[in-house]
Amino acid sequence: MGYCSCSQLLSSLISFPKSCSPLSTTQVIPKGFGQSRVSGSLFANSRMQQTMSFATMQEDKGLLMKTSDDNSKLRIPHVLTVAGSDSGAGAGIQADLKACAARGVYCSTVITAVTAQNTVGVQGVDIVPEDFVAEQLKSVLSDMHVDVVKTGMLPSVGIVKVILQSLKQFPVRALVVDPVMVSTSGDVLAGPSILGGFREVLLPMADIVTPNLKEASALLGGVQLETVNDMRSAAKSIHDMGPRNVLVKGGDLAASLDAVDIFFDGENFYELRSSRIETRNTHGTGCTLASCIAAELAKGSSMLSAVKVAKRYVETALDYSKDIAIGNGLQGPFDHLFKLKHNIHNSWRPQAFDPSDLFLYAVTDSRMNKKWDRSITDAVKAAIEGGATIVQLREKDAETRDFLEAAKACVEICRSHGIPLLINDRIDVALACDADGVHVGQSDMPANVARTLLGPEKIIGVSCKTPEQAHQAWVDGADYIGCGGVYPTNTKENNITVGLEGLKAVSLSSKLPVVAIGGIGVSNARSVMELGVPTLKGVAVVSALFDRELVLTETRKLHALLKETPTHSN
Ligand SMILES: Cc1ncc(COP(=O)(O)OP(=O)(O)O)c(N)n1
Ligand SMILES: Cc1nc(C(=O)O)sc1CCOP(=O)(O)O
Ligand SMILES: [Mg+2]
Repeated sequence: MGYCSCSQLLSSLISFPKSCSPLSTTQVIPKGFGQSRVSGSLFANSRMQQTMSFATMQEDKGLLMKTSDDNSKLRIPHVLTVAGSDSGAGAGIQADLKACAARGVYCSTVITAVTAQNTVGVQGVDIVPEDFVAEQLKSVLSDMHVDVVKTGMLPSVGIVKVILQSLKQFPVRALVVDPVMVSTSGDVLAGPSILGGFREVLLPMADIVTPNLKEASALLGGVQLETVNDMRSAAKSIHDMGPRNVLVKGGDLAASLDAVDIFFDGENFYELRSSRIETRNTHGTGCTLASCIAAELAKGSSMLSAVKVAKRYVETALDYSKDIAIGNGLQGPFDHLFKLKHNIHNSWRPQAFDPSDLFLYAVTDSRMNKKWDRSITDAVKAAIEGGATIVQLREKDAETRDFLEAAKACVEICRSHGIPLLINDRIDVALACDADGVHVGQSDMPANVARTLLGPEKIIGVSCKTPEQAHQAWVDGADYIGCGGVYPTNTKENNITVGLEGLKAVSLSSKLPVVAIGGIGVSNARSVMELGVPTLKGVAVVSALFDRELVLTETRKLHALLKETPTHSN
């Protein structure tokens, strides 16, 4: 390839003026996005020392940022992908560009190899010389403010070293490593010699590494990975190589009905499940997932939240594209930009909502907080620490202004933990504090109106006591339903009890995931979950968590009990 001569030509044309320094300070224009930043990576820390304070970054509230060099200029979150080109455009650089575009993030590209590739396989690979990879990196990083670097196909250890040097010179906020080795068609994209480069150079710098089963096995010297437990051990061993977070992707796990991934942050394991989509169009899912994680990090998400959103995005894109036909080979590409072609409609609405979040749903209560003399924020922190997977603020007696202030603080807390926060009844408060969504009852704002007000990306839950109401909630564009009261409760006056039979009937009929509510606690949660209906994802609880002295302890107890209850999903 003519890269060298081309690069000589370009270097004579390009100079890097001092004013283009990538190390300019930033100032953020609040746009109500309000997500916590990735906690300081190696790069973030070194960047912090050289330039802006990382604390300032953590206070970022928006997607649109101003550079302090020129206050009239706005910039959008920026991912740089360092990867190979796929002529069929299903994977590699092309997938990364489409994924970032779909997630609303700017994407620049450094090409490490050019592949001649289609849906049948890889017909040829031409590796870009190391010095020209270095030159591309310098061009982008010295001029543009890159938030996150994502790596894909790295065909030589020399290229890995070039990336190390470039990132030392031009630190970024996070590094996402997709340790690509073999294409979906089974063709080798980076031979075993790359493993040393991954283990010794790239992983110790990475904020997250996202191996599939084969890649995880290769990184670990060829161990067999056949079960979810094997994936957990692999995540732990790979974490020991230095990355801050590990996502082992279990898409190829033979025995599993769902697509199960294991996320490990060095302390906790998270089993992330999504339904397995029956389709041949899976070429490029790994690149897309990693790019989407990078895009969400660039916007300011926490790592767990970025991973969840990315997984959901890939699942939705695969589902949308399952029947499209591009090429004659065994593994076709999918359509990243499905969002552009569809009006807002249930099935294709891009959702950040993961039904497994309904597992342990903590619903606060203003009277109980008052009774136990604790603030809403302390109640929420304790519930999250105890294992709550989603939180709803149900503050019936609070003054609007106080409620809004508390809700804003709770949004910050929940976002930093990757836990969705919903507001009960009050669409106005949900909008004002940029909560993740609302929960409405049959006499509150109708769900379809709430959807119009909140837009496609917010979560909407609806209380339903009958299959008809559950059907209407689905038609109206809700994300889940709350079904109760399963047992009598003192928390909600004049509440009709539907019992386990009512819950079962509603859950069996529902197209939406269901959370059970009403009089549920450690004494009866097991009976609820043992109904074993696939749509029934968890329990929502008020008094058993909050009408207690020790919220953390009670939440922990209930979480442990739910974990050991055999259900459809665990
Ligand atoms: C998860 C969940 N399910 C049901 C309800 C009840 O909502 P609603 O019927 O609107 O009653 P109030 O909570 O407003 O009294 C809920 N809040 N959460
Ligand atoms: C808020 C609410 N909604 C219900 C419904 O049936 O829709 S029952 C309920 C109260 C749940 O509180 P506790 O866990 O203390 O019983
Ligand atoms: Mg209500």
